[in-house]
Amino acid sequence: MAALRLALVQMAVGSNKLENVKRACNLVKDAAAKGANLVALPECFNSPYGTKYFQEYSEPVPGPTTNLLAEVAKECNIYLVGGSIPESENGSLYNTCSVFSPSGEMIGKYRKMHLFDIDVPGKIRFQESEVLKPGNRLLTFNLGRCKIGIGICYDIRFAELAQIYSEAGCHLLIYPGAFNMTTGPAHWELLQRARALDNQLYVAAVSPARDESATYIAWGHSTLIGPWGEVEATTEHKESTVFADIDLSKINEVRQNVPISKQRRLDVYTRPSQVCVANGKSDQSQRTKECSGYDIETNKHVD
Ligand SMILES: NC(=O)CC(=O)C(=O)O
Repeated sequence: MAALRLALVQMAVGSNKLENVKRACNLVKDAAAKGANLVALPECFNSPYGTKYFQEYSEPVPGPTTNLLAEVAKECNIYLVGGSIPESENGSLYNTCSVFSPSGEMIGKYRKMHLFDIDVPGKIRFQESEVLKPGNRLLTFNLGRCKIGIGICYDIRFAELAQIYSEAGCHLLIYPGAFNMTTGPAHWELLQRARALDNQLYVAAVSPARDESATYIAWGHSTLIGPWGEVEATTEHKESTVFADIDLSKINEVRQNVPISKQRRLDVYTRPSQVCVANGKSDQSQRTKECSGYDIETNKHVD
């Protein structure tokens, strides 16, 4: 058996919270029985996904849902990435992922940092910030030699977060997520491959199964991407569990073959606001060759 066998549980989520949690626990047990030692659940697995549901389904973390997750992690002797649930604390709501060790201890919780606020006219408008607050802390944990970083759904759009995790030594990023029928086909796999390729590590994203009758229809397609940017394991939109082995030697191989982390030109990467002031002079006549193309005074590109 591989040292790290990952299972992504793409589960059906309905309107009954306790039923959702029981279903999640049964699917986790099933994945563990099939050899997984790291199991991940999707975003918002105990509640329908939608701002109108978050208050009603919210609970403290730790609380009733995460207590059941802790029990199942212990019973199955696995690491469990507990998808996400609406969390309430001191009158505020968060979209929160909790992680459990094989002893059933909650080893950390992560609150979605970038809230899903988009408006694609005629397609989808979603404003998590109307009801949720964002988190401000990253979460990593170790499983043997593998360091794992956590993000939630919209967080995957922010390359900086993945890069920080990579620089912190992560080998695998797990994003419980729930893209939709507009952004899913366009961006779901592309973003995972981009984050994996940028950082030469594994990226997993785990979605709820698609429910055509839901107010928010999830795209599904839970996937693991390898450090070469290739799809290593995936599924379509129905309830199913994706299994895949994580092989850390692949990361070393890709990083040796294409050593981008040692080839960065940190000496020339600057933000626009820093361009042209490196020598303390920002006027046109003092523009250096390196900063041609951008004029800080007019905020315009100059040929
Ligand atoms: N649900 C999300 O947080 C993000 C999403 O669906 C998207 O970025 O698209």
